[in-house]
Amino acid sequence: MLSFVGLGLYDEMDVSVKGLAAIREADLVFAEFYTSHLAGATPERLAEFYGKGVRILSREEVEVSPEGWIGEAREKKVAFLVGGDPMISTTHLDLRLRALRMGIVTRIIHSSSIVTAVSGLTGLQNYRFGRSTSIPYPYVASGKRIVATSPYDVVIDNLHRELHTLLFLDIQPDRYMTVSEGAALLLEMEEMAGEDRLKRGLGVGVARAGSDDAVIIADWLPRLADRDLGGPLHVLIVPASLHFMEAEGLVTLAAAPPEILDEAEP
Ligand SMILES: C[S@@+](CC[C@H](N)C(=O)[O-])C[C@H]1O[C@@H](n2cnc3c(N)ncnc32)[C@H](O)[C@@H]1O
Repeated sequence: MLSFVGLGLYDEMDVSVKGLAAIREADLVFAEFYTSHLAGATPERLAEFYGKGVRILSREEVEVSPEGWIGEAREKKVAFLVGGDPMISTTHLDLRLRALRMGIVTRIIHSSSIVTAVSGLTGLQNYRFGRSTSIPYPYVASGKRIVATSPYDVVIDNLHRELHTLLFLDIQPDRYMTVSEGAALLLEMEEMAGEDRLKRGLGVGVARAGSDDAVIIADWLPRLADRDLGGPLHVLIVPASLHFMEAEGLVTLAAAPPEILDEAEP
């Protein structure tokens, strides 16, 4: 049996009771922390709380050669731990399908996800979100700094449809992207496209969702690029036109500039 267990949003206490039982009864416990990770817990604290050793898998072991550890689930109870909900904004469906092809029984134990948490924390309605996307760190190729511009295209496409955009921010082994860096990169992409829509638009940053010191800030994107929301993880939202209650939510919950109330839709 292979159980995909969601760990929730912030620390070891966020796993569900069902998820904890699955971890405790597992013969082998694996985890990946490259799609998301629990910023409020160390691997040691997780292992201590679960009462189990946890082997952290590399991206390659998950995406390129997972047959070995998945194969253990033929004879043993294997738990695979993932931050947030295990199937949301990950490619772990691939693992589940591989396991099923190998004749292994699978189950998913869901958990809270950043995808739903942002609606609760910001007041932005979940049914008004369009396609989400990720902002990667720029990289250098042939001595040139390369900035991927596809996140900007997704935002603009959603704005044309009057839909909000959720932008996941890059996580790398030695750094995580902040709301400020994400906002600055979006503005840089816009400048490369010769446009100026986002320069005049609102952004909403969420830091450490699920923790007691979560920070939610809404501001004009150029100003958001200068804001410090503290420690990880961070996520960014570019809202479309706002319903009046959403605008009121952002002013009250995220200290948005009050003038957004003037343009909100009744
Ligand atoms: C690729 S998504 C994976 C989502 C995860 N499976 C889930 O259901 O929550 C991970 C991204 O979501 C954002 N994120 C995840 N947890 C967060 C948290 N607690 N607070 C703020 N942002 C978070 C970060 O931008 C991170 O890079």
